[in-house]
Amino acid sequence: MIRPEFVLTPLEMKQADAATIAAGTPGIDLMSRAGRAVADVAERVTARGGRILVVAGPGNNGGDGFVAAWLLAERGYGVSLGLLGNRDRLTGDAAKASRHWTGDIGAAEDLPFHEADLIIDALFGTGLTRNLEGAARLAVERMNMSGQPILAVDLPSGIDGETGSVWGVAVRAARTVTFAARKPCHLLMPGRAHCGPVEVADIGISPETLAATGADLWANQPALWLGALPRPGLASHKYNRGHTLVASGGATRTGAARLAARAALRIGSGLVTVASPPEALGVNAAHLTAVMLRGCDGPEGLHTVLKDERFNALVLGPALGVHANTRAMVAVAVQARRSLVLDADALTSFEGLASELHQAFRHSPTVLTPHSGEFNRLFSGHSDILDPPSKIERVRRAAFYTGAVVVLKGADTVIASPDGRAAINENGTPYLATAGSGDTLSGVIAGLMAQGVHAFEAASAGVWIHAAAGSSFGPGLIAEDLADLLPGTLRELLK
Ligand SMILES: NC(=O)C1=CN([C@@H]2O[C@H](COP(=O)(O)OP(=O)(O)OC[C@H]3O[C@@H](n4cnc5c(N)ncnc54)[C@H](OP(=O)(O)O)[C@@H]3O)[C@@H](O)[C@H]2O)[C@@H](O)CC1
Ligand SMILES: Nc1ncnc2c1ncn2[C@@H]1O[C@H](COP(=O)(O)OP(=O)(O)O)[C@@H](O)[C@H]1O
Ligand SMILES: [K+]
Repeated sequence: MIRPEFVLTPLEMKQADAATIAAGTPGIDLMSRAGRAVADVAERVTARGGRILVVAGPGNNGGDGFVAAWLLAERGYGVSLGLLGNRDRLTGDAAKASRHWTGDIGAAEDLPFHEADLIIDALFGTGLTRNLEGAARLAVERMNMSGQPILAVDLPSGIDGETGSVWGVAVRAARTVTFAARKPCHLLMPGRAHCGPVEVADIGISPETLAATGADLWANQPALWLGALPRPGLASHKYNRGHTLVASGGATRTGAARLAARAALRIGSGLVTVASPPEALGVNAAHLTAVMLRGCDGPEGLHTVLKDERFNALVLGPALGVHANTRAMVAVAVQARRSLVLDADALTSFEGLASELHQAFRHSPTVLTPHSGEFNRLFSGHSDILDPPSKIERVRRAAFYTGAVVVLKGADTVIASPDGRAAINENGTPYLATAGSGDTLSGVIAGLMAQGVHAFEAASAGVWIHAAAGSSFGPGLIAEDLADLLPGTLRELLK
């Protein structure tokens, strides 16, 4: 069985380093293995005898660079090394590592970058905590301007390891080699766009040591939720595969609900019904076949419909309208204690009123699926939720606050649960940025919950499956395609 992939914050990585050192592996051994891993990647991508420039910083990231420089020179490459700052100021393992290097040491910013076959960026790693200025900034700008391929050590210098944001300026790497586990910056934007392909090198820190840090962040991959996906058995019938209800907007706003409904059916919900206002019944009826239709007039109508206990999962929001009626429908749904997905207008209707949602969802499985605009509107005025620099922290706080699983959509969708677990998604495609794509996602998640999948697993699996379906199509994708791409994606996953 494949283990889910932990993503470690710089602080957790430091704890794992320290625990490994305390258990008997000297820090310099970890640094030597890290430097060797960098040299191995450099060797793989550079012809023997090529020119390699190593840009070393004043901390342990620079120490890794010294090890790599020395090994690559031994292996027959033409290596030059430039250091930011003074050699005498190196301390600890970095000072030890630098003693192996017997060649010249230039100034980091003055290396002849244009002549390089490969630049190794060992300026800053996880220890960067402020803007790049002066020689550090110049070195990064000159590396980028050279146009030569850059191999980043641990992470591209200038990127914040925890948040993926840029400290003024950052290296644009062709590839990155990191150690023991990926850090958030490798998956979160804009950091991810600076990394190129990321390789994780084993430097002798065990999976148990990584887990012992208490890390509760993962890359969103099937290993995280595959075991929770429903697989109908011989005795299954449509009534025990769940019944999803999707609320439709008025007569000119019905498409979004149908997109969600079709996706819920495709993901395996045994039955799916669109709950339509009376004036939209005709237009909905003209477009629905396997999905059923039922009249439902506002909050009172929803209350009546939900007397039927078989509706066990509900989507509210897509094109439902931004008004008090939508808030009242959310209240009815919460009271009915069904699995619930709130998207789009169901979130925007609470703009400035997030306090009404404080702990509102703690009694029944609920998933909120805002994009960043909806998220910021919903929590406007809640600086404790909107201000943390880490997207993961923002989503976790929203989940703690509401008691719901929160999916903050985008190129780097983050899913967080009120129990603290979080995952970052990375298999999407910009072609998913198309009208109605989010409506489809809400249907996928609700359809999984209708089949009994817990909220965090349903949200994480839904996000991945939706992204995989979109990626399998690529250019020209429209939201109508997405539901019909689900079977192929599921077939691959469940085989
Ligand atoms: N721990 C381990 O066992 C292992 C760790 N490993 C490696 O260690 C890396 C982390 O090392 P690290 O913690 O020393 O931090 P690092 O990223 O080198 O930078 C800190 C230095 O930069 C300086 N500095 C900061 N900001 C600055 C600025 N804007 N402008 C100028 N200077 C600035 C800062 O100085 P100060 O803030 O004190 O002035 C300090 O000197 C990690 O990414 C991995 O590569 C591997 O070897 C495996 C084993
Ligand atoms: N650049 C991107 N890369 C990957 N996925 C993206 C990107 N941009 C948007 N998406 C995905 O597309 C979907 C868009 O949802 P949303 O903004 O709600 O659209 P709509 O409201 O039109 O349905 C989300 O699942 C989001 O994660
Ligand atoms: K680096």
